[in-house]
Amino acid sequence: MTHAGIPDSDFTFDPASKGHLVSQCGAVRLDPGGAGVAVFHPPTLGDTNFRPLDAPRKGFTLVFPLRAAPDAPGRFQVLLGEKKRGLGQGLINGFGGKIEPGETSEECAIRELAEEAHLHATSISFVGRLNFNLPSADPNRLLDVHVFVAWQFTGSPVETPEMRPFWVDADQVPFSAMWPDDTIWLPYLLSYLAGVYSSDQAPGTTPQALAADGPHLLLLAHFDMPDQATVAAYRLHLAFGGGAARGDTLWAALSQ
Ligand SMILES: Nc1[nH]c(=O)nc2c1ncn2[C@H]1C[C@H](O)[C@@H](COP(=O)(O)OP(=O)(O)OP(=O)(O)O)O1
Repeated sequence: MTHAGIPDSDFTFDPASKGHLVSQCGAVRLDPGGAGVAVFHPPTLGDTNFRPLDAPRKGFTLVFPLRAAPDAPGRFQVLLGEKKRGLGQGLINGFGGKIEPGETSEECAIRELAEEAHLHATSISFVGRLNFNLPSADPNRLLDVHVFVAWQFTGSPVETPEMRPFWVDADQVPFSAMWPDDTIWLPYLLSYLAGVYSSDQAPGTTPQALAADGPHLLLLAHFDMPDQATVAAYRLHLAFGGGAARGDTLWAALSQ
């Protein structure tokens, strides 16, 4: 999968592989000329300026509804939205928001999708966790974003005061209009999902490859963002996990 400014990835999805797939670090910045995304050569891990893992975190969710492409068997589409207010206003993104006290991240993802697009998810899968050091959003805490995909839902997307939703083919995702970190991690998720869709996805079913407790792709990443257009440094890990593996043990082990 190729995207503006991003070198061809040799990432392939191999359901038989277990454990650690990819670790990389680097930096990325939105091109102020609007021509897309510029990728810097990676600093070494030692150059990065990450906050310690035990820094206080504020929990958020981010969920991407998926559907089989109506006119292209074996391909899929993603529901994205233009954020109309708040953090990330004007950017294209998935749906989500702050995890409320007493709420699990799944419950939050389902609630936010309903609030922001009037879509009621009945099957979602946890696919990763992204930490952002984004002082412009919160100077004292890391944003700890739990990422999901939604396979089944009722209703049709509706524009709300928060989001203007639209379906897009998975290979037409508008990265240059999204958060700069999306260019780094989202192509891996889309590549993985493309493998899932072409192998065992029947319309309206949850792929075996993302069954609740089965091993599936997990994205774990830290992003250092001095402003909302710049990733000064990042670390990204792809692993196979699922079930209990989504917890802090795997997170801590992979984040060293
Ligand atoms: N760097 C980043 N890259 C990304 O892809 N998504 C990000 C991001 N930083 C934040 N997000 C997502 C997480 C979450 O879905 C959304 C921010 O949530 P909001 O602030 O809109 O939360 P709420 O909907 O709870 O807010 P309000 O209802 O306005 O109080 O942006």
